[in-house]
Amino acid sequence: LEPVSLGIAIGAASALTGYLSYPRFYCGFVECCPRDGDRPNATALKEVLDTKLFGQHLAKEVILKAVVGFKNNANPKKPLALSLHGWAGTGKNYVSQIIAENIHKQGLKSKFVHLFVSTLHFPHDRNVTQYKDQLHKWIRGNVSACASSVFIFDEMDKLHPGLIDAIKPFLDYYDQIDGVSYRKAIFIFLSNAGGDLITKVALDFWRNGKDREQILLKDLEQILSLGVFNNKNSGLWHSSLIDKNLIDYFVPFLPLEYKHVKMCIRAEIQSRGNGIDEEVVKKVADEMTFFPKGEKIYSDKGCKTVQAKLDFY
Ligand SMILES: Nc1ncnc2c1ncn2[C@@H]1O[C@H](COP(=O)(O)OP(=O)(O)OP(=O)(O)O)[C@@H](O)[C@H]1O
Repeated sequence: LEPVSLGIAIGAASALTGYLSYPRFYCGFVECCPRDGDRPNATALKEVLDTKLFGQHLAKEVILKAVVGFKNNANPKKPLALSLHGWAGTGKNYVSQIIAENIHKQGLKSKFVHLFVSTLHFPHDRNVTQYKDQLHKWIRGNVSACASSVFIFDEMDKLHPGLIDAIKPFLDYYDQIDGVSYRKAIFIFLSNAGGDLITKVALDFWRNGKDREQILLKDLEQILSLGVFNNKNSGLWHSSLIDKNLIDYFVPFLPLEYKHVKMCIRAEIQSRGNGIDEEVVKKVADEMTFFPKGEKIYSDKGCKTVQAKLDFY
């Protein structure tokens, strides 16, 4: 090669390598862990919660404050630990998905988002020691690969207390554990524990003729943490997560009313690309069952069976 062509070839090759190693280009093809300084899109999170999450004014408020505050903090002292509580089908998994998507575009499909379901991943009490070991390695390995990993634990009330305690060190105020810092990770715990307490408060408001939007976080937060702590069946009972104040936010999910179920049905119809037929919306909503026996205000499965019921129409 003559010197000029050689120069051009080297120049082109190094430009290409430079381009390929340029994160924005490279991360267009391969999922990358968010870099330090990457800000969460608070407006987008608010918008999604405002438009897609129905009947959960408290959860909306807490989640927004917690997630945006945490991600804006360049140097958090501990990972963010959220405990989501409420009746079945009220949106706990749904919100976890929304949070995950706000942090990692691919949401639950992201390699940096990990979902554990107690009865699926840790079914046998006799294997607790083995599960503990696996969980430690799994969390450590994933946080080493991406500091802002998201871990979601569903059915927390069914998780063996030994495993809850195993997660504890990761949530604590340690700078590093064996050279790994967990302070930018997010842990989300989901459970039905406390659902009855939340319902009781909501019902009291309803019976006193007050709007559910008038329920304040302080009406529920303490009832919830104490109630869950003192309930032997809650799984979190006496768990050092609560004991040591390692949960940053208790997030209450209110039971859903008839009008919220209708909103879920409309959203589902729209997501299927169909036009809304109010007749169908009413038919599907009427198929749901409501409690308590007398007043029949709250859907006992929340919005959970809406999708399946809609398939009939
Ligand atoms: N508050 C809500 N607003 C909008 N959609 C909702 C809401 N609650 C539930 N849904 C819809 O119902 C589906 C089931 O809800 P989800 O899985 O989040 O319930 P959950 O609270 O996690 O229940 P469980 O405790 O039984 O696991 C969601 O995927 C979503 O489509």
